[in-house]
Amino acid sequence: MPNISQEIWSDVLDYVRKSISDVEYHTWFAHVRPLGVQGGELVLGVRNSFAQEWFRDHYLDLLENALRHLGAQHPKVSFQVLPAVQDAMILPEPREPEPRSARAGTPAAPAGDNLRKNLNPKYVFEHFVVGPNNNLAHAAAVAVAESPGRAYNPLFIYGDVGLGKTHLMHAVGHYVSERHPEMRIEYVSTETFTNDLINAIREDRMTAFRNRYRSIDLLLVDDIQFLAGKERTQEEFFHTFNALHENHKQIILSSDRPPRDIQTLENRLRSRFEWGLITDIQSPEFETRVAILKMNAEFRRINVPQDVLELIAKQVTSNIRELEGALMRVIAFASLNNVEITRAVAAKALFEVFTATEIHLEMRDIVKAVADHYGMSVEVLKGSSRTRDVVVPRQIAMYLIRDMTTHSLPEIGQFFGRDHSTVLYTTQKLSEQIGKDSELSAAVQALRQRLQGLESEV
Ligand SMILES: Nc1ncnc2c1ncn2[C@@H]1O[C@H](COP(=O)(O)OP(=O)(O)OP(=O)(O)O)[C@@H](O)[C@H]1O
Repeated sequence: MPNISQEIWSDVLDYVRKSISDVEYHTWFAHVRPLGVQGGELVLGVRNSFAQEWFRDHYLDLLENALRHLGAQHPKVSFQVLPAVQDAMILPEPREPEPRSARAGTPAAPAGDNLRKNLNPKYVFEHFVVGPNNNLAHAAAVAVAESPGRAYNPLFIYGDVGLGKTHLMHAVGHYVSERHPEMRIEYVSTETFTNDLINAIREDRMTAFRNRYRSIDLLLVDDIQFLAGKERTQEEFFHTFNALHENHKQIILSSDRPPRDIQTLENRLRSRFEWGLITDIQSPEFETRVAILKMNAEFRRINVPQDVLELIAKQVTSNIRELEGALMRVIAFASLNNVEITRAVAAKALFEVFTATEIHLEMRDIVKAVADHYGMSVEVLKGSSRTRDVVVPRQIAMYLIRDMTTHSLPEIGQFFGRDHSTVLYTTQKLSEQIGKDSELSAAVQALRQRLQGLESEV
């Protein structure tokens, strides 16, 4: 489990890396260990007293600037000499940027090597929050995990950036690996598959390549849309796919779009991708975003008040990776400034990041967009009609306002001339329905995208 000083340190390292040469970075920074944040001061462990002096003389300003960048108002850094044994054996390695590290560009493992180490330990079903946006994909992943090769094969999961596709794939990997330790599980990005193939061709190792990929029991391939335009890789993947499928080995693919929208993909591959089950993940709605933040805070054993979680969930609406980044920023900000995590502190921590993209949507923008979408006037939508044709768009408008603006329930209620508890009930109900009704879900998604377009024009 990452602790906050490790996460702060990882961000500091990103900053430092951009400011000094690679050689300097590896000479000095690779061996530093974050020991904690005490009273707002970041305590770093260095290897010996010479390094301690060197850091004080040469890198203090740089480190303080890095902390300032993270929001520390009066950045403080101190250095402690690590006991030799601690340095070598106990303290964790600095965190690699997550989660991409286990993905693109993963070096090819030797043939026969089980790549299970490629699964991110955090990406398990227990850490996956199920909401109306992802419940079908989640259910399909669980079904596949319970009977690999027999439920849906392949399982094809698609959705926008940072919405949990990789997380679900890894979760299946962990689940299967626990129950069937004998099974060979491989997670690869399409880029890795392509690189492996190129290397195998170049080094005349095609037989080993084929043996390796065709002896897998559960193959997880991320970002399959990158097969587009790569004829040789498509050809090889086609044969790998057939070999595995014929032997009832499970294949899970992820993509940012459904197979029919992947351009220049051979038809025979496209049709195979459609053999099993195609399922999508949408952007999470407000309640799910809050639940994800809550789980993340608990994962870090940090108590973050509910109203702070809600504030963050209002700021970041589409990408879960960014949502988690915003939470981390708030926690880092509070600990570096040695203050409690409150709404005001969170707003300050996020101010710089979000002023540029802050949600400028007004309630009337949203109502207008929904009314236009359903071909009715704003007056009718906001009025008192109880016919279904009007009630559903009205519910969607309330739901999107709650989701995409920072207005409170009473404010929304007042805008519609209704009680705040009606707004609460309506939006919760709609959120549940979205999970069950794909037509409704598509309408809400289309409106959300249109409104996000509006937002960036402001
Ligand atoms: N439902 C969820 N519950 C908890 N955490 C989630 C959920 N969905 C996504 N996450 C987290 O969001 C982050 C991004 O998820 P992930 O990398 O799986 O996205 P992705 O869809 O594969 O993105 P990309 O398109 O960039 O490959 C991860 O840290 C993941 O744990």
